[in-house]
Amino acid sequence: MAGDPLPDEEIALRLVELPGWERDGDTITRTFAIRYHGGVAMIVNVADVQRLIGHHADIDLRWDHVRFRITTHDAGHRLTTADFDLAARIDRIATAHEAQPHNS
Ligand SMILES: C[C@H](O)[C@H](O)[C@H]1CNC2=NC(N)=NC(=O)C2=N1
Repeated sequence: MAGDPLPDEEIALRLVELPGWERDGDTITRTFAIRYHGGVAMIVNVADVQRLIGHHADIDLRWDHVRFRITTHDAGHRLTTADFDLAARIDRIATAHEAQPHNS
């Protein structure tokens, strides 16, 4: 169930609350430094949460980092509150897996 697209000012305010997340067009992205197998474990955890909340990130796993990209397809690929909610959940999972900030 998608909400309405957020206005630019609201997106900017929400990003202040989520250090490390960046806006890229109508998506938000964050990259974490984590070795490959740890990244797999983290992604499984993220996938379980995503199934519960019905919202899914695009995930790009590399040997030493993992990048998440989020937008709301059901809102015409625009940013909604669901994207920022998922981003905050991913941050908590990243902390639990000791994933580190990554200079992307
Ligand atoms: C029916 C189902 O809940 C929808 O297709 C959900 C699934 N996951 C989703 N994930 C994201 N990122 N955007 C969506 O619009 C979306 N829609």
